[in-house]
Amino acid sequence: MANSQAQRKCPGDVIIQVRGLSTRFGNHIVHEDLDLDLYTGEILGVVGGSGTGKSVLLRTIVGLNTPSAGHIRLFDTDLTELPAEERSRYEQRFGVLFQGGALFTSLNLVQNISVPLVEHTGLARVDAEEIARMKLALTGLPPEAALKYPAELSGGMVKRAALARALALDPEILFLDEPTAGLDPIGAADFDELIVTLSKALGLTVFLVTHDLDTLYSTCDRVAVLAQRKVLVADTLDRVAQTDDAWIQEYFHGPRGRAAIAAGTKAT
Ligand SMILES: Nc1ncnc2c1ncn2[C@@H]1O[C@H](COP(=O)(O)OP(=O)(O)OP(=O)(O)O)[C@@H](O)[C@H]1O
Repeated sequence: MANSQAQRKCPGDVIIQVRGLSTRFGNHIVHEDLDLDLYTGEILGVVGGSGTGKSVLLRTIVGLNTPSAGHIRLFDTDLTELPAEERSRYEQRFGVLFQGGALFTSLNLVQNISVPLVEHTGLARVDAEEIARMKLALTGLPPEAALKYPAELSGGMVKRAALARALALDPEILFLDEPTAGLDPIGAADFDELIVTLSKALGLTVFLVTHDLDTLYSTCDRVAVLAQRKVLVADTLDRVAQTDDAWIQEYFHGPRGRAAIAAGTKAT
């Protein structure tokens, strides 16, 4: 796959604005005075050492975790200030792919993907299932996967099904938490390509938590590095990789970083 950085468009307006965010669990402070912007149409990769609070940041932005201080604006609106019903309407404008997929184990794929459609749109089940089948096709799953249960699928198929569910309501923003974790390198590369293709085709903005350097080089327009409870830097890969910070230098210029850069360079 071609290195996407040079090909992708310039960032648009700010679609998510995080300001002065603090998150704590008891005495454990995860984020302190953290700022971050996500621009319309971009794929932002969020990286950082283990436990730096990448997943907590994602969960806080989507409203699953309450911050102890700060503001988060999505679509220019502070969702925490909205009444539940209005908030739910905004929440339908983003989709989330959680680590592990978080599919309902007792439902087959088409039923899994129909859940948000029936819940939020009031569609009849038969119509919701028709749309669900289209979403499965969009993520590259064959028609016969529709009636399979999560336990019958490979890791890559589970990720695709979870992506199909995240796309069920035609979101504007897609949140992905370690989408390639647990996939073999070929499966991971295919999934990266799918994310880029769908983001372009559907005009999605993507917030992507990852450890995977290959994913960063093949999908992301910008990268935000979490360290010391903040976003240390958020910029293009080239600029981030030049940042004078011990973790960043080791991450981008250690053996795995060099291999990912070489792979990205070869692909362009
Ligand atoms: N619900 C919770 N209650 C208490 N502590 C939590 C909770 N969720 C996360 N934490 C803690 O917050 C810190 C950040 O967790 P988080 O999962 O965001 O890290 P991460 O950067 O995504 O790590 P990794 O790369 O290993 O997945 C960790 O120390 C974690 O134990």
